[in-house]
Amino acid sequence: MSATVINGKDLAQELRNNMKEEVSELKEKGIIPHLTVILVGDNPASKSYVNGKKKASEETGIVSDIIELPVSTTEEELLNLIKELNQDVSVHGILVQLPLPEHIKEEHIIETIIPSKDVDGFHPINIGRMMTGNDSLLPCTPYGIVTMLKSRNITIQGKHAVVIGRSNIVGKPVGQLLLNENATVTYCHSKTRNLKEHTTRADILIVAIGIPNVINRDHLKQDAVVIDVGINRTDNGSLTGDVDFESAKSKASYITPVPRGVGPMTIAMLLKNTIKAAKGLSIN
Ligand SMILES: Nc1nc(=O)c2c([nH]1)NC[C@@H]1CN(c3ccc(C(=O)N[C@@H](CCC(=O)O)C(=O)O)cc3)C=[N+]21
Repeated sequence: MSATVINGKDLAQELRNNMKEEVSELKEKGIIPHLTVILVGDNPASKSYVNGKKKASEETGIVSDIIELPVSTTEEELLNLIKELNQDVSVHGILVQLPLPEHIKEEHIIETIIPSKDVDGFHPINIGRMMTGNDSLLPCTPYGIVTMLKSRNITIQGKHAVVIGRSNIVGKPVGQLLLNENATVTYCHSKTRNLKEHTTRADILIVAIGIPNVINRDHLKQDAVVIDVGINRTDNGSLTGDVDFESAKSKASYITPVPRGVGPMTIAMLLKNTIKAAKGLSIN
């Protein structure tokens, strides 16, 4: 038996088609969902991600603009721009592309974005609301992962979910969201001993390490669900995940590919958050 592949690209397309209708309904009420993306410096990978976000936004009718700033931009200048956008009622979502240049402290930036426009879901207020199970803007990659599982009616409640990786943007919040869905959650990370002892007990394995192809069938329980969050650029310029896809596919029940897996879902959830933020402002 070979695993069913969950194609995030197709699912993201389906979600965008549904969002198109939602956006046109909002437009009839005079609300034009608007996302502003800020890109500091000229990292080519960041540029290509930001362009992907703009293209996906426009497909759904969301207005999207990219503010490109030189690498020499000071933290104060960036904070002032964010404060202006916080006040601008025509802007519903603000996203500052990460990573930022060394001289700008990411937490200062994230904490300055008003939580109601924090469409990345990175602000401590949104993280806190997520932890307490209250309504919030959810971090896009974890939100996309849970949406992928639900799209295939994969039961989360009572399952053992093992998360490898503990970053603030993926590992930690995806474990929290799975806990909110009543999974039993184990976190593994670079200091974890005997990784395989943990991973082979996973019904759902979330891999967010950032090392190409380190997880294979030997790490898996038979029929595990494997979600690969890794985006690694190989020497020949192609993308590969953290999971050895062919090996894991021969033992898993469901698996996500890279590319066309979690990445496109992250962007779809960003659009969902932007629509949610636009709706929120309409009642203020
Ligand atoms: N404030 C902020 N928010 C982010 O959400 C954010 C960020 N900074 N910095 C960088 C990471 C990375 N990220 C990706 C999103 C989509 C794909 C994606 O759609 N990938 C396609 C392939 C794209 C390609 O070929 O390059 C795929 O996996 O199929 C990848 C990566 C969002 N990030």
